[in-house]
Amino acid sequence: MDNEPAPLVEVHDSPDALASAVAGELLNRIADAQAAGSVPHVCLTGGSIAEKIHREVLRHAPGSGVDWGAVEIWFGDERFVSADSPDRNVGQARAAFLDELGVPAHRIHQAPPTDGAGSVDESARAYAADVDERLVSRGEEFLVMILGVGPDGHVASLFPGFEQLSVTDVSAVGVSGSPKPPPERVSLTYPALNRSGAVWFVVSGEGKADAVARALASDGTVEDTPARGVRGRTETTWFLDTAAAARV
Ligand SMILES: O=C(O)[C@H](O)[C@@H](O)[C@H](O)[C@H](O)COP(=O)(O)O
Repeated sequence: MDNEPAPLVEVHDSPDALASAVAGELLNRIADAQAAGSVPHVCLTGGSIAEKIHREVLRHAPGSGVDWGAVEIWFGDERFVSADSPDRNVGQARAAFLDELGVPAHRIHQAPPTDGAGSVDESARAYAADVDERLVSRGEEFLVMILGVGPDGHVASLFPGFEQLSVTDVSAVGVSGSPKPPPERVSLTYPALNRSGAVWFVVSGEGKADAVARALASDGTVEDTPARGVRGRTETTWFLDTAAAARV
């Protein structure tokens, strides 16, 4: 990973300013990719700042030039709960902007919920197969991988000290006993997360300042701070508010 470009750090005055900046940049990237003739793959994250970003995407969408029928939407992780649970990342994203913008269901890729898979591992296998068929087998990559970061430095559902950090032979993996509820989740693995042109970490709040500092430090381990294990092939950007940037 030492030939990847150094991470960029962009600090905004507030969570709202952070969300607006990320949303605007995302719209530009999607529109540019479509203008160049591709159907871009965009990987969203769960979490609270993501909700703000999604609503800003909806607000800024008019005039962006994005064709919402020609974007493939993915999730870095998903909670293994029922399809109608408010905890589903896909449900939150559909409510916040995907449905309103008319993104067709076949363009929205999700790890099956409990009413669609017999176990979290079965759900992970199904999601991994989707990633492998739609990206890996075609030599494609995520245009943008958006990742929230936990106070412990986790990204997606890759948590410090968990065995899933070392899983590299599949694109997605089941996680049980998550320290962040709900306990069962499906997460993209590092090979899938790193199959990205641009990786954007989106982080807000003083509770994340230590994790951000650990992630950006010159030394440290992926085991302790999983965010350290993800880099974009051409870009890695940390979108922070001033509180999350306090120790950078
Ligand atoms: O499904 C999830 O829970 C997320 O994908 C998770 O990785 C999240 O992005 C971080 O925990 C940050 O969440 P907050 O932004 O809410 O702190």
